[in-house]
Amino acid sequence: MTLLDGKKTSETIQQEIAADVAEIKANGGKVPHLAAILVGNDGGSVTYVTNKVLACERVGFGSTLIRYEDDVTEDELLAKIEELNNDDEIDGFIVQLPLPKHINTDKVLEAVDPKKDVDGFHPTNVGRMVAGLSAYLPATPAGILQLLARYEIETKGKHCVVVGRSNIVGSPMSILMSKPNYPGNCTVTLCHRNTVNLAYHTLQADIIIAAVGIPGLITAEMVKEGAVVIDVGTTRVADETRKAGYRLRGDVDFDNVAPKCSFITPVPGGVGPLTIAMLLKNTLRAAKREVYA
Ligand SMILES: NC(=O)C1=CN([C@@H]2O[C@H](COP(=O)(O)OP(=O)(O)OC[C@H]3O[C@@H](n4cnc5c(N)ncnc54)[C@H](OP(=O)(O)O)[C@@H]3O)[C@@H](O)[C@H]2O)C=CC1
Ligand SMILES: Nc1nc(=O)c2c([nH]1)NC[C@@H]1CN(c3ccc(C(=O)N[C@@H](CCC(=O)O)C(=O)O)cc3)C=[N+]21
Repeated sequence: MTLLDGKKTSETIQQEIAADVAEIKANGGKVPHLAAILVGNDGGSVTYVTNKVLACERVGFGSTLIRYEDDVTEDELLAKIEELNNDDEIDGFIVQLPLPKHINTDKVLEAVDPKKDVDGFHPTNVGRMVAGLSAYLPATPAGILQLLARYEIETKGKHCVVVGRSNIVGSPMSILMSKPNYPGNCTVTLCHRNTVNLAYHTLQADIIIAAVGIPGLITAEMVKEGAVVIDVGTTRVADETRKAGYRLRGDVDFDNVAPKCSFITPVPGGVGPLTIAMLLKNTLRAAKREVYA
């Protein structure tokens, strides 16, 4: 069993990005600048956005964090997005999800200029991805592709079972794994809440990608010997023995599943750090005008 070290892979990618930024600076080019909009004070969201901003500083990007209280109006948010769309200093920006219920998330995501949509959530980027055109790929699926590629995991002709169909992880992941290039070229099954007999499907899988948010959902009995298991889940569960008062749990029962795997990601230190690295990569591509050349 090989542990897929997302933290180390993320650091490698960030070093590559930092080297690129140093070269841009030496040549007097545009230094990439990421902005993030955060609404409310949810612990997880604050942590992730803070990590993103810190990562920007590490690689030499400019960064701007824009915070609103929970009661921000949709119009205020849309006005800020319009401002960022027109600000030449900002190469890319994200609106951290989830948003409060009184805000129409689809409307907000559609207001982002696709050229600055480094999360890859705008319908234009989603459509371009599906059509196989140059696009910003959503960071979590893109990070998983990087992990598979950098560990040289064979994917061609394999059966990949994705569990979860969200717009930000499961759905794009299933599409990318079905594309005829590496990593990908898989036969893909997409499972979700209404899948009858999840274990029947996961047992067929050479590669399982779990993105649900139910700790321990994938147990050892559901995994074929030698499978590759990618755990996207990061649920905070109470743990008084920790200073923070909680710990992160993945969707996979790691201790019992790991011995059966050829490769497996840990939580934390697996997919999460890659998500941040790929957001930076998208921002670099935005500054270089690579996607919509
Ligand atoms: N590490 C990282 O970088 C990231 C981690 N995450 C984590 O990944 C997890 C998933 O995130 P996200 O996709 O945004 O979550 P969502 O809640 O948007 O989606 C979860 C999906 O799982 C499906 N589902 C729910 N229950 C079951 C079940 N019993 N069996 C099979 N499928 C089920 C849902 O079905 P339905 O469509 O019917 O609701 C839905 O499609 C979370 O723990 C999140 O914190 C997310 C993004 C990035
Ligand atoms: N617009 C938007 N874009 C996102 O990319 C986005 C989002 N909204 N909403 C929520 C999810 C979740 N997400 C994570 C990012 C990093 C870690 C991460 O770095 N996790 C670390 C641990 C961090 C910790 O200690 O909590 C790890 O797994 O090792 C996890 C999850 C991005 N998301």
